[in-house]
Amino acid sequence: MQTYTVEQVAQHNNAKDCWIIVDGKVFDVTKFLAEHPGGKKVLVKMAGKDASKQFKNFHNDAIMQRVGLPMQIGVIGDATTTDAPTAAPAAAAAPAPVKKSESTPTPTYSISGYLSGADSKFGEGIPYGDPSWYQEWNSPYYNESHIHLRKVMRDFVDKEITPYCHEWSEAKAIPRSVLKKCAELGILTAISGAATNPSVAPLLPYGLPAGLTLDKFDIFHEFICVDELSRCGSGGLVWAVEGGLAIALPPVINFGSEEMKKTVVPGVLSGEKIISLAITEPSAGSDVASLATTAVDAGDHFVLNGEKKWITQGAYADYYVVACRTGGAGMAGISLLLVPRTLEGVNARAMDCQGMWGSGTSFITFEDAKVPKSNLIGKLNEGFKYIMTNFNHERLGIVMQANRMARVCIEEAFKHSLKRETFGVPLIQHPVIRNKFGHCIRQVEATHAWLESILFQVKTLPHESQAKVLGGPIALLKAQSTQTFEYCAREAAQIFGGLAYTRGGVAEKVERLYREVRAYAIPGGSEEIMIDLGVRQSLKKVKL
Ligand code: HEM
Repeated sequence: MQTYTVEQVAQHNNAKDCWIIVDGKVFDVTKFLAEHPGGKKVLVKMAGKDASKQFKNFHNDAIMQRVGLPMQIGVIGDATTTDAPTAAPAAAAAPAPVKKSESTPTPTYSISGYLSGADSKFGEGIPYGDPSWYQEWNSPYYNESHIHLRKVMRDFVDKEITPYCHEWSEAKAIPRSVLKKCAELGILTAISGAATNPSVAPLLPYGLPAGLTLDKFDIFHEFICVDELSRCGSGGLVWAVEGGLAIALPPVINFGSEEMKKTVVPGVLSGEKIISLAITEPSAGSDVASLATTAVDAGDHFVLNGEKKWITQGAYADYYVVACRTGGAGMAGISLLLVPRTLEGVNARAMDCQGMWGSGTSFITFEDAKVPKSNLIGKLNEGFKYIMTNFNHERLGIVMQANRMARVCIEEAFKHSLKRETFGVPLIQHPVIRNKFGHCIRQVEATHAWLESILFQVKTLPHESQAKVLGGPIALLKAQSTQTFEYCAREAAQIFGGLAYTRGGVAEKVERLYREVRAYAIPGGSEEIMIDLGVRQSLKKVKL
């Protein structure tokens, strides 16, 4: 890229010929002046000058990448390299697909005393903006493969996802190409439960991310994928990638017939098809056992009737995993059916929601839909058990997302509080602001530590005993994480002030996350139910 001196840039100092410098990069903004949402004058005032500080005051990194970099014409001084302009999402270069058979060799990383040396500092260095093991802390949970994975994930999300989240969210549509890129990188395999079930290994269209092999994969790799994806600060994006997949595919993988797996698994893990879990009804949410959708035995098929509400990705899914009543009242009469969207009598419409835009939240109706008997998942009337098995994994996913989103609130607000000045000093110099951060940080770090401890149990305890031992703590942790998220979203929004009251701009992520809190606090078991369940489960071990 062309190199300029500060003096050369200084000559382009008026509205007809306007260059500015931001972080050593030179931009010709002449044609952009009339379009600049912040106005022409502010830019002309900085014509020919270094506007790094002013730029950072009003914009986020995504604006630089999406709007700024295409106007870059050079760099200052002897700098010879810079970030190349990123093309629009549709044309952006896709990551090289992870072929199933050949895994990329994992680079060797120096780990002495777990994490040290060149890899011991990772991320932007904003205090508590990343988990402590990203920043010099020792940890017993991670090895070289995790370190490599977090870098692969961060590079991907920073380049292909975060800069476009605002645009996609406002359009309430996430391009299908995003899902395909995630599939090719191996993310869908990593977060769907498919990597830990050997029965579907021959059906996987792509390998795992970062050169991971199935035998080396553990729940902490899954955690890193979900955590790094969630750093984009858009629950809508995360759920458009995995909101259906991570909860609807496990019943198929774990209890479906071989034929069913062959039909469903390759399509959804390659991002070609979308699968969605349909449990909740207009009048049955956390109280799953009282659901009213019925599937009546009619010989070689079931006749399905009922309504499902708030179904993630349902608006555009190809398959639904539907919980329905095939037996008597209560939990013993529930089955799971795989229902193709194309079946006559199946209709879905998008719902208008507070947040999670683009994730296809839907209302679905089944009206005399004839579902072949071969679409029964597992055994008749065993559906409640399958749902419960799934719930712990689902809740852990929610915790991973909610806690990273709480962390994003800290990271974004912290960055802002270092720059924004009030009463002559940066915000962070005010004790009242530091107090807010302290309370956010202690909750996020505590949640993270408990999550890691539970994930270690998932990794090491016998599978059969996990539901009994971990169901209660996972329920409590879910409530802990969503209350933490709610707290941090509120405090970050307060720190940003008016900036977080309007959509877009420096507080873009915080404003959006503030509207997405309820989507975490309610589904997968509301906070009220989770807290009670956690205590009730613990009572089973006590003689009263
Ligand atoms: C490469 C250079 C620049 C680009 C690409 C750019 C782009 C943008 C964009 C896209 C927005 C809309 C943000 C949103 O609402 O989401 C914006 C707003 C704004 N920009 Fe810039 N800008 C640049 C340089 C500057 C500079 C140097 C200044 C100040 C000296 C400035 C001041 C502002 C202000 C005050 C706003 C309104 C912020 C608000 O709504 O709170 N911009 N800019």
